[in-house]
Amino acid sequence: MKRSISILGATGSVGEQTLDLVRRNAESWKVTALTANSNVAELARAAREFRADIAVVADERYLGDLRDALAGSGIEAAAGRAALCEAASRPVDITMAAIVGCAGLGPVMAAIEQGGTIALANKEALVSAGEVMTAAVAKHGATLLPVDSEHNAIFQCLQGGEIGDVRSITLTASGGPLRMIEDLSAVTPEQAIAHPNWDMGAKISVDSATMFNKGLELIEAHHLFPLKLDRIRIVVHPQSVIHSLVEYRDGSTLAQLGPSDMRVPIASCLAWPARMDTPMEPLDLPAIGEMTFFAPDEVRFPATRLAREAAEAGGAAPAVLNAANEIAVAAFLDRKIAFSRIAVLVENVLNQNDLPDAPRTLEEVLRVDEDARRRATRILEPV
Ligand SMILES: NC(=O)C1=CN([C@@H]2O[C@H](COP(=O)(O)OP(=O)(O)OC[C@H]3O[C@@H](n4cnc5c(N)ncnc54)[C@H](OP(=O)(O)O)[C@@H]3O)[C@@H](O)[C@H]2O)C=CC1
Ligand SMILES: CC(=O)[C@@H](O)[C@H](O)COP(=O)(O)O
Ligand SMILES: [Mn+2]
Repeated sequence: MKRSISILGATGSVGEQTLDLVRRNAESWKVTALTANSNVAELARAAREFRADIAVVADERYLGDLRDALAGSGIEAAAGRAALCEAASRPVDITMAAIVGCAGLGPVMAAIEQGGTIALANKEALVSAGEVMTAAVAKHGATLLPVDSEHNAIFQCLQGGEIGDVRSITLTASGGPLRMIEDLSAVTPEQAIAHPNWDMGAKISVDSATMFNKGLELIEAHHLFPLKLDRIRIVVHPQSVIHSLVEYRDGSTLAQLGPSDMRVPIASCLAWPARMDTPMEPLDLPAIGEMTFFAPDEVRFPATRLAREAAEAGGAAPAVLNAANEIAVAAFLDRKIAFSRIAVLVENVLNQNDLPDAPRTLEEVLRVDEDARRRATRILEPV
């Protein structure tokens, strides 16, 4: 029998790699909803190819274009945040949550509320909503499968083990494209998005360069795996062959290895708890030759320190960190601020002494997110 899937963020890097796997096993899948922000051409093309029930653009200005692009196909066209959440709430066997940023939070929560399986790539949603999201998962009997390569690696290494037997988990970090660059103030967007190992969207690529990606992943891991923060470590591993490690109390450390290709963790989620074929070549260890490991440099790249502090503070701090980072990354990509100002801006917002209280509902998380965006924008564009 076919399994049904909705892909939120279908036109992005994770979304397209998910569709690639669906295409290779087309007879096994029924596509329900596909969504994008504004990329109508790619969304309509995919919706027609996969005979989706509905295609949604978040940006309402593109509804007319989407209707035109889908004319005669019988595929429903819709636009706006409410439509995105309505599409995400349609019951499916699995939802791929691959929107970038906190913009994906509402749709992810809508998918959780239908109680199915959510393959979560959208780490910003979990970082911002934290306990609000994990409580909703428990309440609605949903299953959250980690797509992020490190968390997927840890999830795989935990299969058959007991979390109570885990001494620590270690997230590997490539260190990004700027690890060896001396003057971080002069870095261009082109340099920052040129990730050495992974082909990803612009926002996460900048996050890898600042190490905010690893900071967000630290908070993500804290919510996905019930371990104290001091049991979650980060090690720089420039080859990105080992995707993360779990150390058990008997001294055994399990690691998951694989090519730097997101289709591996995506396939692991799509087939879970079984396995499926992917077009990956076997790992060629002699060709890889060497694997190296370094401690993170938190003086040059303060993001992991800031994330750890925000996670320790709890409350609104992780959502504030995420929102300020989203504003800073967008400003950097727009060439409005220097690369080295990203972390400074995030720290400035986090250090404001009148931050909102801990959010307890989705609406409160969204208010904290908006408030932090305003604070960050005010620092960038003082009136
Ligand atoms: N790329 C990767 O390898 C990995 C990504 N992740 C995480 O997965 C998520 C997606 O990353 P990635 O695929 O690289 O991102 P991309 O930028 O490539 O794609 C983002 C997707 O989200 C859509 N989108 C953007 N803004 C909005 C919005 N405001 N409302 C609704 N939809 C929106 C885009 O639509 P449109 O095309 O119309 O703009 C696109 O479909 C991120 O959270 C990232 O951190 C995690 C691990 C690895
Ligand atoms: C593929 C993936 O999961 C990314 O999050 C990747 O890990 C980014 O690489 P960094 O280790 O450089 O942040
Ligand atoms: Mn990752």
